[in-house]
Amino acid sequence: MATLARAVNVPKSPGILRRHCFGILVPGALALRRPAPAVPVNPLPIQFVRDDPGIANCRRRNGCKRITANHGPCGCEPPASLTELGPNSQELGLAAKPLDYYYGHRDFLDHFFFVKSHIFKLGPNIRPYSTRALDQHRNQTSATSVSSFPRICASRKSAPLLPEPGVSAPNTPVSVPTCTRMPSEDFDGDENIRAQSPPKMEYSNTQEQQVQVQQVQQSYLPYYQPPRVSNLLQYTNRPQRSSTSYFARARMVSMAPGSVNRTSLHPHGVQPREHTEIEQELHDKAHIDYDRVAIIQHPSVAALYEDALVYETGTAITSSGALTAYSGEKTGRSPQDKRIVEEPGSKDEIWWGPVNKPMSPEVWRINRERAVDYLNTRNRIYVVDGFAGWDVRYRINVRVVCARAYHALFMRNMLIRPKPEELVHFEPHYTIYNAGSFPANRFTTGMTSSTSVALNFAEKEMVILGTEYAGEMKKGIFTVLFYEMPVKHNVLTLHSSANEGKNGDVTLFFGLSGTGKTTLSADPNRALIGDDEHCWTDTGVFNIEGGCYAKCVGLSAEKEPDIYNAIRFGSVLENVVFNPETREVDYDDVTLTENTRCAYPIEYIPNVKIPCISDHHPKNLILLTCDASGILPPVSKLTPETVSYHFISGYTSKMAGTEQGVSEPTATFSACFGQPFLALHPMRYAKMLAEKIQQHGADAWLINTGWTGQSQSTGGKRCPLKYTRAILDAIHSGELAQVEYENYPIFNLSIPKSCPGVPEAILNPRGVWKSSDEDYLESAKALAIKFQENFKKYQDGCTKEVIAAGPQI
Ligand SMILES: Nc1ncnc2c1ncn2[C@@H]1O[C@H](COP(=O)(O)OP(=O)(O)O)[C@@H](O)[C@H]1O
Ligand SMILES: C=C(OP(=O)(O)O)C(=O)O
Repeated sequence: MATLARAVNVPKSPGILRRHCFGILVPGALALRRPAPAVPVNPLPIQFVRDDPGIANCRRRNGCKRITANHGPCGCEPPASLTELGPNSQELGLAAKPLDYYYGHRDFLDHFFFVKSHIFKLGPNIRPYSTRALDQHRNQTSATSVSSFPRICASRKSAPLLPEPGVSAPNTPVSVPTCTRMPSEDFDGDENIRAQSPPKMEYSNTQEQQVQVQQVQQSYLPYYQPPRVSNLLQYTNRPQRSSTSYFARARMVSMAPGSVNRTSLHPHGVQPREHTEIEQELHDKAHIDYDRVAIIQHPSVAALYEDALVYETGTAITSSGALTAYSGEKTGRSPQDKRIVEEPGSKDEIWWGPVNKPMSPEVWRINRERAVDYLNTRNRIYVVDGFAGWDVRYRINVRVVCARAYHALFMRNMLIRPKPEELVHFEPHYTIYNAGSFPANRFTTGMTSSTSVALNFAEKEMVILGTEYAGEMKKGIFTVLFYEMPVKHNVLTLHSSANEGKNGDVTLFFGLSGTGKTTLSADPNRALIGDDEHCWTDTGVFNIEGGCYAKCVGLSAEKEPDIYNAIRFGSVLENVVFNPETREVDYDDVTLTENTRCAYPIEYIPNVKIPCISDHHPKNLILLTCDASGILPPVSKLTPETVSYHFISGYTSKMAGTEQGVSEPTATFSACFGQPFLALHPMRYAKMLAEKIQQHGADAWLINTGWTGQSQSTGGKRCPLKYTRAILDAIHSGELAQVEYENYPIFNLSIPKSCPGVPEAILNPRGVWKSSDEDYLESAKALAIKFQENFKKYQDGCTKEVIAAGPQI
């Protein structure tokens, strides 16, 4: 009998059914069962009722209903005698080991009942009981009260009795006589519907037991009706409050597997099942109510499309087959609301300040609980497992638990997708609880808004409240790697894209959001390694992600064919505007946000390098800046010192939309071109980079993909993409290294006098400056001063050569 329940495929807990089923009151337990046909027997009075406060407490706390030797309402003893279970009940025997639960699938529990390790076959005199009534009772009585039960039960006196196994079913379907529970109550909404099929009996126990079980199974058969599509249609079309016979209902609910439209059906279908490892883990670690909430694990793309379309406002399929989703009010990251939990393990490492604001463990607990509470109110939540990091030596197992199909598909695209066998027994190192549709409590101490993006390095968890912008998850994991890689592995994490030439030469493109990492790394002549997040190890470079997250503003097939063509089935568009009839996306429409995006699996880019890893050290480092002042040259060649200077400075413009509240390009110094994601002090990364450059001798370039001719606000133009591409081609072909260079005054930069495919005039910003020389000089000096002011906070940690590599006025 070792795993009796397992053998018959009984779920560990019946809570899945609890709002929708009838229960049976038995000593110390609530067993669930379905309504069964009435049989012509005289109902006997309820004989044994004992409310077990343990059940109520346990359920109220966290939905836990398991009974183990030391868990839950384990005080309940097996009934003193079989008469307590009613005439004709029989004890079948003992389970070989104590069953850790005694709830089960309702069909099974029509006939069996477990208390600890004792297994009983039920007699006829156990009155089916509404779990709702039981809840009601619990609310009315705190202590054990036998007397009130009959009263409540009387209100349910119409509930049919369980037929004694072996009693043949009536020939004609019998309606539940005066039952007031309508389908909408029993099977409300879209969940918690289970088949009414007989239990599968696969005992491997004694012959006697097998015979008994077969008898039970036989007695069941007359009640079972195979599914018919017409019944489902009938059901879905009929008014919610019409009365329905038991048999009709039985057929209706058994329809789930035949339908792909799960609008009103439980997504798990109809087969009774055990709790999966994932469900168990979520239950144990986070009190996710695995019986009430359908936990959809590793959903397919198609399933996520269906759910997003059915349940999420603003989702649609675009003409190219992508799913487009709306992220609500927040259409960019919320850096002001990012917090790191202050805990002893990481406290001394973290770069505390405006980027990493501390959160107390107490506030963390409150927010986490709030997120879990929210997830527990959902009908369904999604679990997506994936890896961060293509190098198996360093990869991190990430689990995403979220309420929106859009978020699940986003992270399915952005994480490295495990092979099916890697998903079996997947053990997450980090877990994201995304309850972004639900706000944080603004009045919790330390909270300044209703948005919270919090990371806890001790618990290895991330909790998101009050923002549905999917980019928070990807950048949250990035921060994890900015912490874990240098601290634990001496590996350098970089906000950069990467690609590889045919002869294995690797280029890294560093840059803050909107500077061109994604656009420029998608190059038809080079294999893409990754578009945004990388690590530089002792053997080469690896991508952290399994997907790309491209900006879509102004996207066209002509300018960016690879990205344009990657927007197809499986890709997730965010906040784009589309024609409701043709479903064509208008990439120029920024009504919802400038930060329109698309997340797609990396293999959607034609010449991608899978696995996204190179065992070559980078040959070229490109520091991308998007200078809105029009002062920095389109390309400059950097010395190791100027690389350090500009890497630490991270001068660029924040582009509109990527961060909440930024509505036009805004000059900023973002250390390491990724300040919002850094966990440690920027100098730690800068030192590691300097060492690597010294060790591997990479060439380095500063490329301005921003404005030229004038500032953005005074009529300058963004450097045409074709020129930036031509500069990159010349770098990769080696031609740019061969041309003549001149000094670019004030900024101390070495700029080429010519570049194949680029008009010479634009190479020196002074030459194309549209207004006066004085105006140019004033603008250049103003920018240089900003550099110097910003660098003051880092100069203590730098050599004098690095300091001297910056602008000099
Ligand atoms: N010269 C240029 N170089 C790179 N990108 C440019 C250039 N001019 C305009 N762009 C636009 O700027 C945006 C850069 O975004 P993206 O490549 O996603 O940046 P990142 O990956 O760094 O966040 C794209 O929308 C691209 O079309
Ligand atoms: C997603 C982001 O980064 P990027 O624009 O570099 O893709 C972001 O900064 O939110």
